[in-house]
Amino acid sequence: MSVLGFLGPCGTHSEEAAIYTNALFGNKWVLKAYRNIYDVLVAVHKGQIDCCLVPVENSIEGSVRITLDTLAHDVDLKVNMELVWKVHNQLMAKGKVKKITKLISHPQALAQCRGYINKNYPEAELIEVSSTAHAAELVASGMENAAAIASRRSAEIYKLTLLDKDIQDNCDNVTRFIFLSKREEYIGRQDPEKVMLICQMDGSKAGSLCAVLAEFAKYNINMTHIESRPNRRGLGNYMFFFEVEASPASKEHLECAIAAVKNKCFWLKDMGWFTVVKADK
Ligand SMILES: O=C(O)C(=O)C[C@]1(C(=O)O)C=C[C@@H](O)C=C1
Repeated sequence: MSVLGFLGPCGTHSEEAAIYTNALFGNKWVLKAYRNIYDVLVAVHKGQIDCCLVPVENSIEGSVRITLDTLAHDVDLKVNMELVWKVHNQLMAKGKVKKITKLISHPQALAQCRGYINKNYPEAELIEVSSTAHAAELVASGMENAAAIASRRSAEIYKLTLLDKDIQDNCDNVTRFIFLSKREEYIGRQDPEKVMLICQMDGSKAGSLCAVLAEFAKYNINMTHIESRPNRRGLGNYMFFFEVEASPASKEHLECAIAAVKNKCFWLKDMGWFTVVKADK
């Protein structure tokens, strides 16, 4: 059976999203947990597993930088699908805790609950760990005066008591996950809906970014996301991540736009055409 990797351990939001995705496709994958997102992506790149589902952006906290950086620098993979996933964060502890002085979670989840934490636990020490489920695991192992911010599933798995529910600062807290493999294909729907591109233009030339954006405008291609990250070659050197809308009707225009953008860049990585699935849960 093929293997789908995700950020573990059991109980992460990533695992829940992976279980949902697997069910969408008739449970055709065996799920495999990894301790960090870099390792998941590299395992697919090296052919140790077939595919993976990793978070790429949250509606409150923004980009998942380790995903973007690893895609740009360390692996050669294609996006096959995007999953839009509602994230519910719960506060949990081992039995009854007299005073909570430590809040432990993944940095994304802590940031998604910043307002709640400032209001209710302004003095608490915030401890960042590799995933929300790992936080639950640590609290379950007996960390004193500590509560974890994690999923309801984590509370069940690690036998923790729910202290407060849905503590994220916005009830519409969603994370975009991307499904990646080595294959250039889109899955789950008839037609692709987006394309992701990573590129670097000449930052020393006035108007380089504008010239690239002008190509999308010229071919009437709508951009849904733009992001810059350091390209690790020195201060002030950036690469750009673009996501643009795609459809069968715009295929020719989009191909022309991508070719034109490539011409204006030092390098361009086409991450593939993919579908978008909104989880109905
Ligand atoms: O720690 C988890 O539970 C994860 O699955 C990771 C992660 C992330 O990296 O953004 C996934 C979804 C949520 O936004 C919070 C955390």
